Order: sequence, then structure tokens, then C-alpha cells
Amino acid sequence: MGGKTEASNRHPRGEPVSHGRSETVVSVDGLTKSYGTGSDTVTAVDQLSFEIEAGTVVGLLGPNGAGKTTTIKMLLGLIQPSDGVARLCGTDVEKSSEMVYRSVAAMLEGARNIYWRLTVRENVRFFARLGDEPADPNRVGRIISQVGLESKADTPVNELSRGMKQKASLACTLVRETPVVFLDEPTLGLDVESSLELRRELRQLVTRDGRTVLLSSHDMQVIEAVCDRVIILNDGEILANDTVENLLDVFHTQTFRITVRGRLSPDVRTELTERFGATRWAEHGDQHRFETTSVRGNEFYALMDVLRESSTTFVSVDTVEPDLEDIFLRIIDDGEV
Ligand SMILES: Nc1ncnc2c1ncn2[C@@H]1O[C@H](COP(=O)(O)OP(=O)(O)OP(=O)(O)O)[C@@H](O)[C@H]1O
Repeated sequence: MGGKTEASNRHPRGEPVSHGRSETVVSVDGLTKSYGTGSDTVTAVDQLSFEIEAGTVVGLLGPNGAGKTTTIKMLLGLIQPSDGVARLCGTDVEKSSEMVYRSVAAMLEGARNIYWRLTVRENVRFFARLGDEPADPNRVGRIISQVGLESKADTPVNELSRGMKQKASLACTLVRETPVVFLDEPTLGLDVESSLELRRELRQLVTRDGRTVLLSSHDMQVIEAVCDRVIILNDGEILANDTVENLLDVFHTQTFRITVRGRLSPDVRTELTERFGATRWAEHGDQHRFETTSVRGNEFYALMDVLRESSTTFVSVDTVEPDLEDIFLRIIDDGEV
């Protein structure tokens, strides 16, 4: 693949973007953070530059240690950059903690942002009061039911399951009605139904309320379902910054999944791997399955000839559409888009 892809204005969900004029709410320029000194220096974030427009959901992705949390903490003004600048709504976060506080609500991993001795309702009410307006009891109740915690509203947080704590933390984040919301692993520990509900709620935050969401998650299904754009980090650098739709287009390759039955000798397997890039091998009983993306035109017939000459019986060939998870792994493996 040649060159890094550019962010586009297309909306992957096919919905009109709710805001008229695009306004940059998060902007990061040359942001760098190094920990330690001398030979022990770790550059967690290295010269990051990106922008996030109002009314979008952006996914911050990367393997463990990629620099996601460090980036979010710098955006929140919780740690000082070694170099570069992070701006929220046009203001350097280091210059105004009050502006950061008014602009962003953040849900950090493990529900660490809420008070575990207070009940869910007490927590949500407390966070609602942190805004300029007095807490509207209807809004408090509505948010609690939106996250599915009505029956636990008067239970102390420390008596809730991990998934429920996560939901309580989310309710406290959403109730503040800030223009920007940062969510770190919001679906961790949620059951399937709650995760689906949360995806709907996140899309509504943007389409209904015009809020801007920066979301860090390892759950590619959630990212693919809710994000307009993704920023993929590895070793503190940006490998891709593009719409989910464009990444799916760029990586749209013809992948064949081939299934054969019978004994597949190590020699044939090696030939399939070396000549035709066979990968993702799987065995089910006497069936062998592999995928290949590198065969073109006549090569496909050559591959079929190899199978015919082996002592296997051809079962099926299917074409496979890559999903965001496949694309993420390819970007991380190849080092760039
Ligand atoms: N306080 C610290 N002191 C020293 N090194 C740190 C510190 N915090 C983070 N790092 C290092 O910086 C790098 C990036 O860490 P960071 O927590 O930002 O990654 P991450 O993408 O959020 O990872 P994860 O998905 O595991 O949460 C890692 O190599 C980590 O070990």
C-alpha cells in the first residue's frame, strides 16, 4: 500500500452529519511524551498531530502500550507533554484547567471516576450538579435508565458487578452534558445486550446532541459500529487516521477462503504458503481451511492444480470481506497503511 491515508468528510454510517459547519474541537500538534531519563527513556507518544471535528465519534486504537492512555491524559491536562500542544475548543489544555473541566467529561477504565461508597443515583446526581445548572431529577433518572441501571439505582456502587460499575461510570460521564466526551474502554465487562445499547447511545450522543466523542477500545465491533473515523497508534506514532469506510475500501482485497478434505502433506502446505501466501490455517476433523489474498488471475488455477495433485478433495472456495479487526491487524503488522 502506498502512503498514509487521509481523513475524508464522508460519513460511513450513511447519516447526514448533524452539524453544519465543521469546527475543530480537539487539536493535537506535535504532541510528545517521554518517561524516564537517559538510556531508560521511553517515548510513549511521539510527535502526534491530529484534529477531531465537532459532532463526530473518533476511535483511538492501538495494541497495549501504543500510547492511547498517555494521549488521553495529556488531552485532559493530567500529565504534561514533553513537547507539542493539545488544544480543546481552541485553547491549550495546559493554560486552562477550568476550560478542560467545562469542555470534557471522561470515563476512565475501571470506573475509577466515580465514588464507590455512594449509590448509583447519588453518584449521577453529584456529577450532574458539577455542571452550571442545578441537577434536573428527570435527567438523572433518564440517564440511569438509559444505561439499564434502574433496578440498581439505590445500590452502592461497590455492591455492583464490574459491568454495572462500568454502566454507572458511563452514566456519570454522560450526565455532565459537556461538548466533548472521552471514553476509555467503555464496553469492557458489558454483556452483549448492554454493549449494543451503549453503541446506540453513543451514536445518539452525536446525532441527537451534537457531542464529540473520543473512544479508546480494543473491541473492533464497537469501533466499527460507532466510529466515524479511527486513529491507529503504535509505538506512540500514528499509523492510520481515516474514516472506517475508507479503511475498509483501501483494504478491500480479494480474499479467498479455501476448504479441502483429506491428508495435506507438509510439503503441499509449505508450497501453498510460499507460492500462494496461504495463511490463517484451520483444521476441523479431516477438513483443512486456509485463506489467501495474493492470488491473481491464472495463479488461482495454479493453486487449484496444486490441490488437485495433492491427496485432498476440494470442498469449497468462498470470498471473504475484511472487517475492521483484519484491517487493524494488517496495519499494525505492516507498520503503515
Ligand atoms: N508513568 C509511566 N512511567 C513510565 N512509562 C510509562 C508510564 N506510563 C506509560 N508508560 C509507558 O508508555 C508507553 C505507552 O503507555 P500507554 O499506557 O499510554 O499505552 P496504552 O496504549 O494506553 O496501552 P493499554 O492498551 O495497555 O492501556 C508504554 O510503553 C508504557 O509502558
